[in-house]
Amino acid sequence: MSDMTVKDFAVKVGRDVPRLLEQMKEAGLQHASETDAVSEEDKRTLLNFLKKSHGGDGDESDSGKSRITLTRKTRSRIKTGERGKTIEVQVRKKKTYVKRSEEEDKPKAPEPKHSGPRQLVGDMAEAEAESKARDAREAEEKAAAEKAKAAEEAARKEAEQAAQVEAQKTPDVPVPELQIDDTPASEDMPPAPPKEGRTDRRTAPPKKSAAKKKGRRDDEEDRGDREERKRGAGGKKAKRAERRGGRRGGGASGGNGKHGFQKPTQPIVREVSIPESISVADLADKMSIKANEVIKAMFNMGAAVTINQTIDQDTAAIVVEEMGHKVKLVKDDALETEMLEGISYEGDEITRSPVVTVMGHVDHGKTSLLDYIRKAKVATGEAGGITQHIGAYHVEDEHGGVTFLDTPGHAAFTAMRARGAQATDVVILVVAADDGVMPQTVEAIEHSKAAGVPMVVAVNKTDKEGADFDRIRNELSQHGVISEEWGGDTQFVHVSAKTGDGIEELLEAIQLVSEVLELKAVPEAPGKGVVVESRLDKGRGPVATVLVQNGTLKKGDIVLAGLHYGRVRALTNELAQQVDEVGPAMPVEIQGLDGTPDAGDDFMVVADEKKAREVANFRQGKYREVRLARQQKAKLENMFSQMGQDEVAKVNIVLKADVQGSLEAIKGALEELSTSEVEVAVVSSGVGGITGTDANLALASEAIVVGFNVRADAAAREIIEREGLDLRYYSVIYQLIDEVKQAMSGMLAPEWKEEIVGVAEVRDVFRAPKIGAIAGCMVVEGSVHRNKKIRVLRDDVVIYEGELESLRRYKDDVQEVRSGVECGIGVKNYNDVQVGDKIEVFDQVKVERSL
Ligand SMILES: Nc1nc2c(ncn2[C@@H]2O[C@H](COP(=O)(O)OP(=O)(O)OP(=O)(O)O)[C@@H](O)[C@H]2O)c(=O)[nH]1
Repeated sequence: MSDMTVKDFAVKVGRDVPRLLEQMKEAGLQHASETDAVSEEDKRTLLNFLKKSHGGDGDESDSGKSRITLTRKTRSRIKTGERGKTIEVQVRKKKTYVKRSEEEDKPKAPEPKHSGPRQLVGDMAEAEAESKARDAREAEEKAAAEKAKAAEEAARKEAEQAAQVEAQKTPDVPVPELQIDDTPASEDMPPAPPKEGRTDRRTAPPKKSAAKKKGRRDDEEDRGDREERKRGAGGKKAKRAERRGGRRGGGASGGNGKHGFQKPTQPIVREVSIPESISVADLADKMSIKANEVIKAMFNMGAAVTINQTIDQDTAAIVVEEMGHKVKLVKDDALETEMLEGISYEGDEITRSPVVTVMGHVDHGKTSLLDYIRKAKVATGEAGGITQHIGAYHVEDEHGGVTFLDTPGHAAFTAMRARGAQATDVVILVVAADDGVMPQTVEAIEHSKAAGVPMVVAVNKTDKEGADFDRIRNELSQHGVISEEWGGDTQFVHVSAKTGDGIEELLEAIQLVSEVLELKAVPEAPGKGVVVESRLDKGRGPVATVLVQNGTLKKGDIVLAGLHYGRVRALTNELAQQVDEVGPAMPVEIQGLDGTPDAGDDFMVVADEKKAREVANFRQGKYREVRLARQQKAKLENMFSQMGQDEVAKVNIVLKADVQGSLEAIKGALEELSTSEVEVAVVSSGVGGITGTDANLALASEAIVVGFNVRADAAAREIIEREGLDLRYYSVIYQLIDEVKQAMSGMLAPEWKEEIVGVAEVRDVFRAPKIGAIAGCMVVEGSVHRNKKIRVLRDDVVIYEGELESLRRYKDDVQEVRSGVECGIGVKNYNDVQVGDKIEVFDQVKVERSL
């Protein structure tokens, strides 16, 4: 067919003849001279040989080079969340190009479906494949040019074909890691081999697509269904993986790029409810942050706090706002009110025993009377039983039961009442028949009257000679205690704590009074009452004697008592017996509280221990403010503002004077001030200094303490200061009466309140002959002003009050020096300034009264 000789062929392919002959020889051809004819068959043999010897496909059966595989790896880093966690993502893309000719050579090979590969690869990948294909083509062209023209032609042909079929890429090799997904989210997924169940159309072998194209629709529909089911399963698996926070991706379900958690992109703003006081730990808890963060924030705001520290509502609100949350202020006692309202005391009422306190003058026989009754009524029934002193005891006889508070005297009574407790139903006023009415008898009368508690008079020591009962009746009537025989409403009983005479009658008289009082209780209700006393026992911890006033207190109950709470571990009665429950008007000792409540604190059984703790904490934080607020009411200045709130405003006064004469005069003058709107009541008066008992009475009856030429003793001062009572000293009766009068008419002179604007500490003293002493100071608080009044304090006691003469910074006169700055201060007429003194600068602010 061909007339071509070796020479012609050499010219055509651009080779010299000897080299060509050599290669032909190597290819197994017989040609030996340049004139030998070269057939088409010979050319093909040579070409195959050359291809083989250059790594090409010498044989159709060797399919190694019949396809081009392109692999591309891309790495990227994704940052997640605020914490900057980085995930490295590697995407491997792989494409295989197959020669069309090879495909065509396959007798019934299905024509690759155009859309199949398109589904497999994204457009970007295709573009890249094109460029790769071009590279390959060029490489092959170069190789062919070097070797043989024929090879070059063939290679070009191949490359062209490859370029033509670039859209017909048929990756018949399953693509393992490759999941080229057009959706950017897929790149979030770390490389992972897709599970069969996750295979979707993108990863499905193309043969299936091809088969579909070939019309094997029935089969394919079945298969499609199966695949669909698989996809479903894969989706579910993926969802499960997502829920688990799994890191495995792939498949359609992986395309959403979600991890197992969702980091909030914006800070969560919470509504934080803040009670009047809250601990740092609880506040952090409410904001769902660590306590440390609250402490840090507060430190930055200039307040160093600890985790257990209780902060007030205003501070907490600032902290909450600072941390980007919303503030919801909760009323102080919302929690307490809610808790207390949740307790029901409804049920069948029974008549309960009265609770009695014994009062009287020293040595009139209070203790003897209590002891006699206890021994006679309590211990006798218990052969060999050990009675223990628990601050209260209960007796039962044919007249009914009586509970005695075993702390005689009005001091204890008032101290308890000062805490807001009204534990006593009846007072026994003991008056020794041989001694008559004495100052403390009068005080006891005042105290029980102030408490509004009915009295039974026990005229004691009747066994003694020389008793004058009429004298006692007469003296008592002068204090408003009038016996029934004289037309009054107070029972007088003649008793002897020594012989026991009249004790039965006394108990009977108590029952009579209590019948009038109609004392009721609901035994089924949860227990509540008052703390009589408490102490810290070495072995048993905090022990409190409580008086159950209503309901029943049971072992195991959760109890809130004053500022403390706890679960009742044991109940012990006055006979040292362990009991399981205690009913109304019964005293009992309880164990299990977390601290010792005060006498007079209320106690109640609550349902929820956590709430009990919260309320106890709240009460602890709130204790002082509540107390002060309560006492504000008793201030003389506030009297007028309270008028009109009640129908008749009442001014209570505890009056102490130096002599009886002034006392009577002042008392009379004060009581005469009463009008239809305001009642002035001297709840207690006496000669002598102001004692702790006076202060307690004033606290209990919200009274003003007035000292006329007398001063308060240490105990009284402590209570007055602690409780914020209003204490006033006078030395002129007119002035005293006038002030009360003005207060009543709302005309009390405007109050001048002092405001300390700055404090400077004397660090050095300079003396100049003309000027006098100059104090070299450091302003440690606020600022010092040239024109304001000052006080000099030495050891916190005021030693001088006056004005500044000069205020200097170096040599300059200045009007004001601020905190942290040094200055020189000259004080008028005051040369005795010493290092360590404090110069307090104050302003007087007028507090106007509004009518
Ligand atoms: N003769 C006689 N003596 C009595 C009677 N009651 C008490 N006494 C005596 O009076 C003294 C004082 O009695 P107390 O019971 O201690 O009196 P008190 O009121 O409790 O005294 P203080 O605790 O100091 O306030 C004691 O010596 C008793 O023995 C009584 O009815 N008759």
